[in-house]
Amino acid sequence: MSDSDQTDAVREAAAGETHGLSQRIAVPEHDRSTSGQDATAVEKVFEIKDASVAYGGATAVKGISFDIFKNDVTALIGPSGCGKSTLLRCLNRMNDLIPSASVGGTILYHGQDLYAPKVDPVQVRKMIGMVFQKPNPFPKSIYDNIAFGPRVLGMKGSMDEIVERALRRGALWDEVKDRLKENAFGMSGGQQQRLCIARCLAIEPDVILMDEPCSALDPISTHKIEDLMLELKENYSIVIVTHNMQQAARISDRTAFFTVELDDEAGGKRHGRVVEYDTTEKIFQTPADPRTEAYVTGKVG
Ligand SMILES: Nc1ncnc2c1ncn2[C@@H]1O[C@H](COP(=O)(O)OP(=O)(O)OP(=O)(O)O)[C@@H](O)[C@H]1O
Repeated sequence: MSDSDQTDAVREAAAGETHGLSQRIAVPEHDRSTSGQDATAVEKVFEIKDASVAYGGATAVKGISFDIFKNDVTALIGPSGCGKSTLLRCLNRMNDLIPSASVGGTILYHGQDLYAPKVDPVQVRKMIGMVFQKPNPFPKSIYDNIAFGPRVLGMKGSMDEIVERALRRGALWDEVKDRLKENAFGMSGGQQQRLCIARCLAIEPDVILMDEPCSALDPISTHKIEDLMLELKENYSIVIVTHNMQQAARISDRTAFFTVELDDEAGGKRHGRVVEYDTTEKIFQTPADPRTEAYVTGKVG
């Protein structure tokens, strides 16, 4: 859809017009841990203040400011190229691994500047794990996939227990307990993704970042991962990038809606911005901004 078409659709959405095709996504009831509470009373995991990211001088996202709360599932939604993955990678300093990327603004993690010179990015990535779009197990046994991180980090305790605990938390133990020595590549895609989540859990992170974790999976595997996320949020904070708005509505407590803007001051260049950030119920039922309304009701994609 061209920019002018998008603008028309947004205007129509603002005027409350409908085309019959668009519809509001239901936000099912579940234990929305903190979103029913006053945000000032909930512990913040991240405070993102005027964050920006440029790749080789081209701004990808800018002016991003919102807080991410403990034990929430926070969804990042928006059209392709609006910078959701770019922002997600800022949260565990994965952008450090992209030589052309530079991060501006401030990101506090439990009140500490995540980008302060004394902060060790390797330690950051231990506390803030990441699961990617395509399952990426190591070419090793199921057992060794889980044991790899704890071994590298020299974690204390019985490795068998560490592996079992992680696989149980990853809702995979019953399916693989009799084949731990088999190569992980022999697992189904959904099992491989749960293995990657279990691998992330084995090193006892605080936060799990997920970049479209279900986009390569069938509906049954997707459902299992969504159930797992709802279980995991009791102990972890989760930030997920998803193109699947039903998924965001089903599992998240809060949602940030990103869009791509043309920046007149920057000579008409495009960059991503957060339009609106609120409880998932508010974003999907009564958003404040007509652009959010147009997106979540499917009037613009
Ligand atoms: N490694 C990179 N080098 C250069 N530019 C990049 C890089 N990664 C992302 N970009 C650019 O940054 C902008 C935001 O991309 P990003 O992948 O973060 O968006 P997204 O919202 O996650 O997109 P999608 O939903 O399609 O995955 C895009 O213009 C993209 O081309």
